[in-house]
Amino acid sequence: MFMYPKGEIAQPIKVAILGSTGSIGTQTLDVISSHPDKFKVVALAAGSNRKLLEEQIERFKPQMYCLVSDKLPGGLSGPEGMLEIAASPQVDLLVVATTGSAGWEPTIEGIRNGKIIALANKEALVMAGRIIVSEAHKHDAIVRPIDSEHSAIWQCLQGEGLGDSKLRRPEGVKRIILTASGGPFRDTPLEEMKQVTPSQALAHPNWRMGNKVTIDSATLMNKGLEVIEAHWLFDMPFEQLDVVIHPQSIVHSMVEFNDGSIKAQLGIPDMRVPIQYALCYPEHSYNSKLGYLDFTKSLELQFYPPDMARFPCLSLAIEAGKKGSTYPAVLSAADDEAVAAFLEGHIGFLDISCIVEEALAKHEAICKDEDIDLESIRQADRWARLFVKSFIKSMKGRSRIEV
Ligand SMILES: NC(=O)C1=CN([C@@H]2O[C@H](COP(=O)(O)OP(=O)(O)OC[C@H]3O[C@@H](n4cnc5c(N)ncnc54)[C@H](OP(=O)(O)O)[C@@H]3O)[C@@H](O)[C@H]2O)C=CC1
Ligand SMILES: CC(=O)[C@@H](O)[C@H](O)COP(=O)(O)O
Ligand SMILES: [Mn+2]
Repeated sequence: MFMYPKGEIAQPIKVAILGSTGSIGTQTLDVISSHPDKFKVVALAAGSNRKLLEEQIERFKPQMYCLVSDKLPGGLSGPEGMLEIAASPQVDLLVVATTGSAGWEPTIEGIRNGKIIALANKEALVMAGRIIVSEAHKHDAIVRPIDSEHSAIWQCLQGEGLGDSKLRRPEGVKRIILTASGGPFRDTPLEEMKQVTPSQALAHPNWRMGNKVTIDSATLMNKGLEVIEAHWLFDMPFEQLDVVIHPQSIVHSMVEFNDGSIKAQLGIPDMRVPIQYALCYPEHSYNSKLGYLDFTKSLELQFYPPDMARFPCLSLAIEAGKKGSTYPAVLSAADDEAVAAFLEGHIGFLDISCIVEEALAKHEAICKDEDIDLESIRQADRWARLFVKSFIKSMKGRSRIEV
């Protein structure tokens, strides 16, 4: 039995995975395979990778499955299919591992239907943080972070009477410090950053992840999105959220308390650790596939401040987060489109931040921050995508950056 605020959940816990064919989705299935008595896969959903989804269905035999862009015999399709899974009484725990803007509506649906949410999709909290928090409070829901930094913070809050995943502000915390690897261009001069290619930007020094989050790591937009994610998960004012470059990705984040004491969570960079913790909480379960840090060799850990001039996406994101309303949704959607255009070779690497900045500057908030609703977010997402597409067309293949 697993303890749960509304009672106990019988094992095996019934798990649904949205985004099962991606980096987080496949690693979640790997973790579940290591704990066959604890978990049963009851639903899987993917975007367009039919072949891999069919293999997963064959292996895990879920009762429900959804291919969003198409339809498999006996399966669900479209974004509505994911909402049906999120609301299904068959599901105890919903892993949201879709990328981009596909995750926030199923997250809200899962919260409203009493699921434990294991959240990898950071864009959900960026786009709809205020609604997610308010729905979570209304339904006494649990939202467990999978993102490595937020899992680290959550782990640091254990034993402090603060780590219950109820999206409330912890007492006694002075600062949360998110670590950032700095990505592949951590030490690259600005002049050279103008010319970098998608394959160079996809070569993350420490993590193997999906393309979107990898490019976001290279621009530091990922860390900006993570600051907004931490703001909502831990109800922390932006002024108490700091970012520090830590090239080794061994310290996954830190919490500084009022007395100056700092707790950090360390480990080798392997997403199966935070995924497993979100599934097995409060246990740190043994998994023979996971490795350990080797202290018999010298281990150097460095920390230094980020270079805001070379990585403007970090401050763009924090500013959008502070402005609230529909600005974070525009930030996220504009970045999604700009990253796709960069990967397709239509724009340069440094154009990504210029385009996001332009979209934020041209956007007019659709509503007051406190009045935000689902339709305003959908509208802001559509507006930002159209804006970026037409902006890129107007660039006519010329970079915004003078080379
Ligand atoms: N990878 C990592 O290590 C980490 C990822 N994250 C976050 O987790 C999320 C997932 O990242 P990652 O696994 O790397 O991404 P991937 O690109 O590897 O996988 C994305 C998954 O989402 C599915 N998908 C894409 N678009 C849609 C759509 N419109 N509707 C439904 N499903 C869709 C894909 O399906 P298909 O492939 O079939 O089209 C795939 O299953 C992101 O928000 C990311 O920021 C956070 C921390 C670490
Ligand atoms: C693994 C993970 O959580 C990613 O979001 C990671 O944070 C990317 O690394 P950096 O953004 O620190 O380069
Ligand atoms: Mn992260």
